[in-house]
Amino acid sequence: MITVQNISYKVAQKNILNKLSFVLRPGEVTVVLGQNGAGKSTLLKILSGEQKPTEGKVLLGQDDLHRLSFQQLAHKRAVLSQQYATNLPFVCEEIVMMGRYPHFSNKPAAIDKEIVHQCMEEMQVSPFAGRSYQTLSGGEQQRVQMARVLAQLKEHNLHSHKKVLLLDEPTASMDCLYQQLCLSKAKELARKGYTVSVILHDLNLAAQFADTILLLKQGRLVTMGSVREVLQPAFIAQAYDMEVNVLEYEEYDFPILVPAAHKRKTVLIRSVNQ
Ligand SMILES: Nc1ncnc2c1ncn2[C@@H]1O[C@H](COP(=O)(O)OP(=O)(O)OP(=O)(O)O)[C@@H](O)[C@H]1O
Repeated sequence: MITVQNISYKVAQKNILNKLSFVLRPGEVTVVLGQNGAGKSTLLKILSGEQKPTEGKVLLGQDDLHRLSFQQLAHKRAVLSQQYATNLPFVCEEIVMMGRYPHFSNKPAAIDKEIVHQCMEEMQVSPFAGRSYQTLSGGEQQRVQMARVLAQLKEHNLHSHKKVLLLDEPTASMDCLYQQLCLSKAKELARKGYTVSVILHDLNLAAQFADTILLLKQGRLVTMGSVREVLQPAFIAQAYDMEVNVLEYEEYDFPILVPAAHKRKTVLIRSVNQ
């Protein structure tokens, strides 16, 4: 569990995050939404320990997250950042093995190799094992990075409820099939007890995969709650300055959001014809 206590983050007098308090629960996928520049990546960097809040505190379990060593953090949380280097001079298998670095000192053991193999299979990147990472497409690179974070989290002596997975726009370059694969994997880990937080831009993927949604605007919390509590036209208008319609179909247990501007003017046409 991650407990965020009244955190703010300021750069050059600018408040990028403003007095945020919330809890990320094990067993749940918490999706962070908000327009460009809302502060989502900054928040994730603070939750990962990469950046320190200028005010407030983040607890990982009972521990102050920003007092944990890099090694301690590496065993408890894995992060897929928005900007990862695309020019790394490694083959894909080596990139995924990087996820195992916290688990061995000199040479990877047989179990590390087995885990790398398994995670590459899970993200369907095994055919790229010996390929130079630089030669992959954006979506393929993202899948390799996802395999790396999955490999990092595999550990037998730490309970899953103590582990955290943080993903910053993991599906941005993926096609629709791999978006589903990637977020299903995140959901599966949540169901095993992991605390999972994912930044997304696609409201419909959020509707499909989130247990909880945290909606930000200009570094402030607009609202946080279940999918149907948050994905309401009024909150979306407040956060994105955009009108949406929320559709419900009996066959689906999540809502579908469409831009209101593209609604056919059925009512108007009828009234014109009458
Ligand atoms: N070091 C910095 N100096 C100045 N401004 C910064 C710095 N870091 C972040 N910002 C600003 O803080 C705001 C939040 O940035 P952040 O990357 O967290 O946004 P985001 O919600 O992830 O956006 P996006 O959806 O575009 O990825 C942006 O306006 C950004 O320009």
